[in-house]
Order: sequence, then C-alpha cells, then structure tokens
Amino acid sequence: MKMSDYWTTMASLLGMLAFCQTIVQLVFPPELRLAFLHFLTRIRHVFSSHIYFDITEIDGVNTNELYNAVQLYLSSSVTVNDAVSSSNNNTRLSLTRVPNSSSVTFGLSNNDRITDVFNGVTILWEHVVVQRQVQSFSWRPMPEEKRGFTLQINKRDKALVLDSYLDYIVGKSEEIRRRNEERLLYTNSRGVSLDARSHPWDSVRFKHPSTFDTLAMDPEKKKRIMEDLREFANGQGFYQKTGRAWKRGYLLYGPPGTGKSSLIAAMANYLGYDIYDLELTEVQNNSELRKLLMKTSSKSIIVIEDIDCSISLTKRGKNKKKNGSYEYDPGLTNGSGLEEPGSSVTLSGLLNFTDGLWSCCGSEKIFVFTTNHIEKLDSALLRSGRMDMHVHMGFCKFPALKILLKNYLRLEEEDMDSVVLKEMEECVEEAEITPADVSEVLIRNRSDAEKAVREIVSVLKERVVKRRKSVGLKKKKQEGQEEEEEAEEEQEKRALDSPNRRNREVCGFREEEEEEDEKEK
Ligand SMILES: Nc1ncnc2c1ncn2[C@@H]1O[C@H](COP(=O)(O)OP(=O)(O)OP(=O)(O)O)[C@@H](O)[C@H]1O
Ligand SMILES: [Mg+2]
Repeated sequence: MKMSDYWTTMASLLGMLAFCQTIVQLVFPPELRLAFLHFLTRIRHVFSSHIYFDITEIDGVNTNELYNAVQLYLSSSVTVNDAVSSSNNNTRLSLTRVPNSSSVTFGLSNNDRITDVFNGVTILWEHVVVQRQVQSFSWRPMPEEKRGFTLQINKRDKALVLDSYLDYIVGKSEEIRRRNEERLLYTNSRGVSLDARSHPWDSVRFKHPSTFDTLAMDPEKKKRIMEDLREFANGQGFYQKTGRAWKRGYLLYGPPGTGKSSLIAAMANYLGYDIYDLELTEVQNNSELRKLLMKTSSKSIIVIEDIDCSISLTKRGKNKKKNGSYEYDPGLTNGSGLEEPGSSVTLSGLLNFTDGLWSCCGSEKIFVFTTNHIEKLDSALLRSGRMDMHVHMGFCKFPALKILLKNYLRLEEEDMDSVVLKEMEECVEEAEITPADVSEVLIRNRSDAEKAVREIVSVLKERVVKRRKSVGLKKKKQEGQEEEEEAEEEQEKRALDSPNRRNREVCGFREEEEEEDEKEK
C-alpha cells in the first residue's frame, strides 16, 4: 500500500470514529454512553498521531491547581477579538463576572476548543464537561459534572509540553493573578460542605487597599517583616535543603485598632497571596479543621483572628477535660452545658493544624494568628516553628503618626511647622492613642489639613492630661495601699515583739478563765 493510501485510510477511520462518537452521544442512555465514549476515544488515540493530556478539575480529593492555572491562562489569552476572529471555527466563550469583581472573565464553554501556539508548536485545548454517573450511595458526594481540560499536541512535541509548556502556564497564571491583583478572600461557614464542587471555602475577590506603604508602624519593624516575607517567598531551595516544611507562622498581638488586620492585608498584597480567614467557631471538630486545611491552596495566608476568643482559656490545664484534651465551646453546647458528641476542636487539633503533617499539604503557606491578649495563649502555640515571628502592634509612636499624616493629608515632615511637630513628638507616646483613633480624626478633617493637625495636637494633649490624672490617682491609691500594708505589718511586728501580748494571744481563753477565778475569789 502506498503511503498516501495509508494516510487516507487512517483519516477516514478517524473520521468514522468521530462520527460514531456523535451517534453514541445521541442514541445511548447516559450510563452506557460514558463507557462507550471511553472505548471509542481510546481507539482513536491509538491510531492518532496526537497525544492527549487530561487535566481534571478534581484530583482524588484535592482540587487540581493546574486546572485553575490553565483556566486562568486560557481565559486571559483569549480576548474578545480572538473570539470574533475564531467564531468561524465555532469557538464559544463563556463570560462570567464573579461577585465583587471589577472585570469580566472569558472562559471556554463546555466541550469547546481553542488553539494556542507555544515556541512555534500548535496546541489544541478542549474543555471537557461530562455528566457524572448517578451514584446511589457515596461516602463523599461528588459534583454532578466532571470537568477537565484536554490538551492535544503532536506526539513529537510531547517533550516540549512536559518540559516547559505546563511550567510556562503555571508561571503565567501566577503573573496574571498578580497583575490583575486578583486575590481571593476565603471564609468557611458552619459545617464543611461536601456538596457540589466539594469546596468548604466560600470566596470573594479581595481588594484591600492596605499596603506596607500605608501601614503606620515602626519603620524598622516594618522593614524586618518585609524582609522576612521576601525571604520566605523566595526560600523554596532553603526549605528543601533544610528539610523544613515551607510555611511560616506570625503572631500579631496588641490592643484593638493598632493595625493587625491591616498588616495581614498588606502582607497579602505584598506577596500576592490569597487569604483564608478561618472562623474557628464555625468548625465543629478536628477532622473538619483538617479538611479545611487540605482544601487551601499554596501561596496563601491562613488567618485565625482573635485566637483568644475563638478558643476559650487556651492556657493548658485550665480547660482540661477528664481525658486530657483541651477544648473550646463553639456554641454547640445544647444549653445544658453538655457538649454534643464529636463537636469540639481541641488545642492539640489546632497545634496539628499549624504544625502537624497536615499543615504541609501544598506549600508556601503563612499562618497568622491575631490576639489582643498574648498572655492568655498557651506557650505551645507560641513556640518557634509554629509562630516564628511575634509582632507587637502597639500604640501610635511619632514615626507612625508621620506616616498617617502623609497618608491622609499628604503632609510631609518638611511641610509642617516645627513647633507643632515637636509638640506631637512629645505627646504622642504618652497619649497612648491607637492608629485607628488617629485615622478617625484625620478622616473627619481630611479636607482641611491645618484643622486636622490642630485637632490631632489637641486630642493628644487631652489624652496626656487624662492619663496623667489617672496615673496620679492610681499612684495615690497604690501609695495609700502601701501605707496601710506597712502600718499593718508594723502592728503585727509590735504584737509579736511584746511577750505578754503574745502570751495573751496564744492562751487567750485560759487568761480569761484566770481573771474570772480571781473575780470570784
Ligand atoms: N497601623 C496602622 N496603620 C494604618 N492604619 C491603621 C493602623 N492601625 C489601624 N489603622 C486604621 O484603623 C482601622 C482598624 O485597624 P485594624 O482593623 O487593622 O485594627 P486591628 O488591630 O485589627 O483591631 P482589632 O484588634 O479590633 O481587630 C483600619 O481600617 C485602619 O484604617
Ligand atoms: Mg483585626
């Protein structure tokens, strides 16, 4: 047989197979259809000069990050113009706008195709969506549809795809997300849902304006945190070499309104990471906590805010149950004070969450806990390895105040009167004012910088006077107490020094009896 005849036969064979597939889709019931399609696809692949790669949305129990990367890559490489120009080869785009998103996303519709060119090689992508077979019973309910991308290339280009194209897509999708500033903020709701797409986290687009530039804190401390984050993000080699899990823990502590949440947002914006805001009171037990962790992606910040409120009395021993575990009451006690079975997150569960084997699911994760009361936390939670960096967010100091003035009023140091500056510098620390309170005054007067500065100075002075007063009162009270204590001590001492009195005190009732005897005589 001539070579041309061979190819003609092959082409007609493949054409027939494709035709069969269409017939099967139309005629067969869904259960048989899937099995038949699989069979025909296999035959087609054997005779084809192409190779196919399937990238499914869910890989076992985990979401496949590559699927998300491909989706993002394809949706950004496809533009409306592409859509129009390729409309003649039947490419159909699905348009979505996620809640809170400012942009429209293009995506491939179900079972549609698009071509991409990489290093001169043409790659065909198909978005495959098939109905999942109906399950009469399953431990883990699966989504109704099975989604995936199929990548088709010529067999001779296989190495190219495996060596560089997929890496290129992952890198590109990261870049796209960073460029679009499309960070996601995830949160969990009560009871890990195992429904539809098996996602226990709900997400919204995250566009918090806080950055390290706008954050009012000690510049040295800020620099240290930024360096630490940078080293962490670039530290894949280091973590691999030293055998450490690629994760880092931060504990942010300080009074309300000192910028703990703002710092988390700045960290996410700086690194381009997503945030998982874990509402611990909505988690019913340790296994649910683990499931939530499993479903977090790499390059993310997992946040537990106000950890001292989420877990009551986290100091070991105080909330100890008979079996030696530690617990918190997530509002699940049924009013009688009795806890429903299997409804508690233990401290050890939380420790495992941050530091156990499960904490390494995925990589490049940052854990951030915040608290207003660091002294309430168990030392096991605070140790290095879990919380590697403790950051104190305190009251506003002069450098932080200058940052706020610059942010809100665009006032640089040199624009301001030196006397006023001096006054601020002298008062601000003693005033013990939070950046949130300063921001409030500045927002109120943002249209009039001079007025804002005047008001800040007067607020600071007022607070200083108030504090001095209360400190004076406290001091007086303390002195009074000390004097009282001293007097008592002196009295006791005198009593101890007097032998008669001592005798009287020790043998009090005998002495009384003796006196009465004498009276009777
Ligand atoms: N250090 C700061 N730099 C800039 N703005 C700040 C800072 N601290 C507080 N603010 C302002 O005050 C508001 C409240 O701050 P934030 O929510 O970050 O405080 P917090 O420490 O998380 O408080 P809480 O302990 O109550 O959660 C923010 O919206 C921000 O505008
Ligand atoms: Mg906060």
